[in-house]
Amino acid sequence: MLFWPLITATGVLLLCRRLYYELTLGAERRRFMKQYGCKPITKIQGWDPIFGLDIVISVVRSYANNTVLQKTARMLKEYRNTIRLSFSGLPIIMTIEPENIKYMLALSFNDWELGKPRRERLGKLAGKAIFTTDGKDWEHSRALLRPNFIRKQYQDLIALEVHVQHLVDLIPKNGETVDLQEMFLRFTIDSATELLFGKSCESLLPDSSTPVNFANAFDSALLELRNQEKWGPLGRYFISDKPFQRHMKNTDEFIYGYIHAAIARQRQSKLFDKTAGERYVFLDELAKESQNPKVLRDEIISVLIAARDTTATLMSNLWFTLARQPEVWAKLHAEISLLCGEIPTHEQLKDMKYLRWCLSETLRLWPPVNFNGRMAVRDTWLPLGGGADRKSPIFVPKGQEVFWSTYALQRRKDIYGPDAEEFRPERWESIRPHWEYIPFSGGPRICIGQQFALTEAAYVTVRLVQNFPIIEHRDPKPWTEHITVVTSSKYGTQVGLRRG
Ligand code: HEM
Repeated sequence: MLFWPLITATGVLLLCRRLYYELTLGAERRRFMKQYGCKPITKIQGWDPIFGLDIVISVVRSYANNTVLQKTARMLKEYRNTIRLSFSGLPIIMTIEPENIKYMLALSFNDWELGKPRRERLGKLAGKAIFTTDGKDWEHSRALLRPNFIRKQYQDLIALEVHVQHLVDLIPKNGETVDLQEMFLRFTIDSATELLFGKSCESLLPDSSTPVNFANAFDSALLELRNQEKWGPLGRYFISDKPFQRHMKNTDEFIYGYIHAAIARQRQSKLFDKTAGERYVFLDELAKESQNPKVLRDEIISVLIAARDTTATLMSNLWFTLARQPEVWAKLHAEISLLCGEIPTHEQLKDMKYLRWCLSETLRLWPPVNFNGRMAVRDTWLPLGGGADRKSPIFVPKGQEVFWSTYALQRRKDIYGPDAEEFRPERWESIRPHWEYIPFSGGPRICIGQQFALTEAAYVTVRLVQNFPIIEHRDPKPWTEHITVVTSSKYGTQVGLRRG
């Protein structure tokens, strides 16, 4: 009996709500759109336009087939660079227009933040620190970390050389197959812990089970997070959080060991390791500002994620390619031979043009951070993507998430030419891209460790080429994506190296 009156009352309520919206916020938004010349943005219409379950299924399948990057790039090309879609009930805009990205990251920086979804997703791993905060909290984190990256010591090549020696010792000299990706991950955790804690965890040394266990726990935690993320907001309802928590506990145990030691040092006011020639210890510097173990843990783990996987991925992808492109290897080898086997200085590294091109080209084709995004904190707009020709501005309501795929952007043929998918370092002789090339992001939140990463990758490459002038690839499979917080090579970098 109550059914029809209830339905009618609900209908009237919804109508009133709509009318109220049209007369207030709706009217204001129409004025805004008119003012900025915004035109509608194309929406992907699948069989579930409301919750986007069709998209969720397609994404989960792409994860299973390791084709997320390619499929996203294809979709963005098909829809001409900017689209709207619903993913697990979440309305999303995706764009690979450099102008839009520049607008979000730099020109209208204050209209955007990382957003609650990212805070929640990444916050599980990194807590409250530079990767998960906005506004004053982020400014505080950035100010805390920044000085450590402008100090000369972080580019200490002698410190890197110690780890290079361990790496060289571990690589078979007789051409036996070795997975360089795994080695580089160990290398970067050793150099990152040295930078952060003042003492490397030395995972490249034989009998190094603790750091290797830590690294495995860290990797497993990242993987669990990825497994939840691929389902979008739905993931939290049916993917258990327990394995993630277990791996995080093991990771934290390792990190807290260093943190408590740093706090104890701070309390005893023995901040500087004078014997090491006034070398700064990142964690000790942070401990001057805060002696709250959780605060230190969050900042440290953020930098650890940022420093380890990204740089290891850059080096692995470069070596993956070097093993397959003998002509590139030959040119790089020739450039490095000019050092006559000497250890390079900073200046010499900077002058190695072909090496720099190789690194830029690797970061273009395989950017370690593939997906990134921001959320609008107020009603705003983006310059491109509206209308049939996608050349008009688009309206972005408050709370809307906008994502970009760096992989798809940096492979656009209309920007990089018909050979955009090819690894051709020489292209860097003539191109000076701006917002079309953003492996380190841009604007005020640009990667803080860019120079550290490039120096490290360049140095390790030079030293390995000097030690192993002969390389063979040992894996017929093409490069295949493996997505966690960064995107690496699923089957690693299987090569054989020889001393010649
Ligand atoms: C090839 C290596 C690297 C790549 C491709 C890379 C890429 C990026 C990207 C794309 C961002 C921006 C993330 C965003 O917009 O949300 C970022 C931020 C950041 N990176 Fe890197 N990164 C690399 C190496 C490093 C290293 C070695 C460190 C530290 C030692 C580092 C520390 C950071 C930090 C702290 C941030 C946060 C900056 C902020 O939000 O203010 N990165 N990185």
